[in-house]
Amino acid sequence: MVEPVVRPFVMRLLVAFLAGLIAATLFVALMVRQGIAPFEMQPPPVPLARISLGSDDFPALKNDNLLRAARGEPVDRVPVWVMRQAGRYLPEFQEVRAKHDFFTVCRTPELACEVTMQPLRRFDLDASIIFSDILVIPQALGITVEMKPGVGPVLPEPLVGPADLERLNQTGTIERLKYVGEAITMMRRMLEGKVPLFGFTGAPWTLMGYMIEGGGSKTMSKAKAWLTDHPEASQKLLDILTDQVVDYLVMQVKAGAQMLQVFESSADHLSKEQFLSVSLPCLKRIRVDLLRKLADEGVPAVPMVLFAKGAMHSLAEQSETGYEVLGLDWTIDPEEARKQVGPNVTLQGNLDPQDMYKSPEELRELVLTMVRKFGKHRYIANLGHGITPQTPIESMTVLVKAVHDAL
Ligand SMILES: Cc1c2[nH]c(c1CCC(=O)O)Cc1[nH]c(c(CCC(=O)O)c1C)Cc1[nH]c(c(CCC(=O)O)c1C)Cc1[nH]c(c(C)c1CCC(=O)O)C2
Repeated sequence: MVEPVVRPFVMRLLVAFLAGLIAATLFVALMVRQGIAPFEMQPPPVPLARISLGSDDFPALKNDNLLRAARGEPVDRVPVWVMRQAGRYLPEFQEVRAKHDFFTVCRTPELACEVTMQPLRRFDLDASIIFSDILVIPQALGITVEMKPGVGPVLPEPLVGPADLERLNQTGTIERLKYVGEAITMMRRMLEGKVPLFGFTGAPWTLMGYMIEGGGSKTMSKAKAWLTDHPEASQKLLDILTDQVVDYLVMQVKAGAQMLQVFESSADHLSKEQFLSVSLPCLKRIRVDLLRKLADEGVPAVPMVLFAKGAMHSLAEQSETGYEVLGLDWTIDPEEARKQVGPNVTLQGNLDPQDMYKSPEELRELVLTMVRKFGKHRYIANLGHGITPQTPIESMTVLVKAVHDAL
């Protein structure tokens, strides 16, 4: 029991406390209404790994024809996108490039998102692809890569012999590529669910080629010499690159990539036998290890495209790798490709980029014929390789409309 003398004092203390509490509550409420945070009200920053775990964190997808085509589900219309759809054929891209170096654009999420968005403002495309380059992986491994105007990528200190593998800095690579994840996450918000967003990577053999040749090469003679002269070092390099590619793709999916494309753009330099023994095992492992790692982390998998340019000789083998979609170059007829892969894979492609220089009428006819040959089921329209810099912009409009009109 409280003594009668101290009772008024306790009462006064209680009243004062309650009054203070009410005043503080009113003060905080007033500040919140004014938009002023009276104390740190922001939730702690969400680690990148958690950002996209629930796709509900991002705006809902309005056009999912690309994803449905990849999964073999019915589509409203044949989805179409174009490899290198953000690029030099667009004056607004040239404008950004006039002010910023190529890798600065890649490394600055605002700039990467701006150029990713550019083709979507002009054309009724069914997909976007994050602006970056396949050579960011060699760069993150410590190999200098420069983008020389009119020349293309230059690696001034290529790998010369097996001892140079020591130069590869394999720790912290994905941390150094975090800017790609940041661009992907920013882009998912910017897209507002308009179309799905592709992430991508170069495949190990293609990356190995650039790292040994020191840039693009007509013959790949040095990289091919490695395969015969240094078989063990070649395999070690391919293994290192495969591991990095897997972790890089895991990071991209976590950041919000809804589909992935693996570019084996230099498969055309390999014989069929070499493609099957050098390239394909890496491509298979990328798929298997990626799915396992995503499952381990409770992250839903996304559909994947395998684009092995110049490896149309091995479509049957490619169709057994588990990739939902196979990208075709223009050297194969759509009906022939379908015959070789069977009904359970989606095909993507395959207009000759050179056809984009034809008259609008001729181009439209070519596209209509192509799309009708592929059919509406399990098909994604695209070129058979990247769009070239001099392509008339109008050809893109004609291409996209013809795809959507065809069926
Ligand atoms: C082999 C390859 C590279 N990069 C890429 C590949 C695989 C695809 C293919 O086979 O075409 C992939 C790539 N490169 C680029 C993208 C952007 C996304 C897109 O819109 O498709 C993608 C998907 C931007 C780029 N990458 C590059 C440019 C143009 C360079 C510039 O802006 O100065 C763009 C828009 C430079 C690049 N980067 C590379 C080369 C050979 C070149 C020079 C050739 C060229 O200029 O087109 C390496």
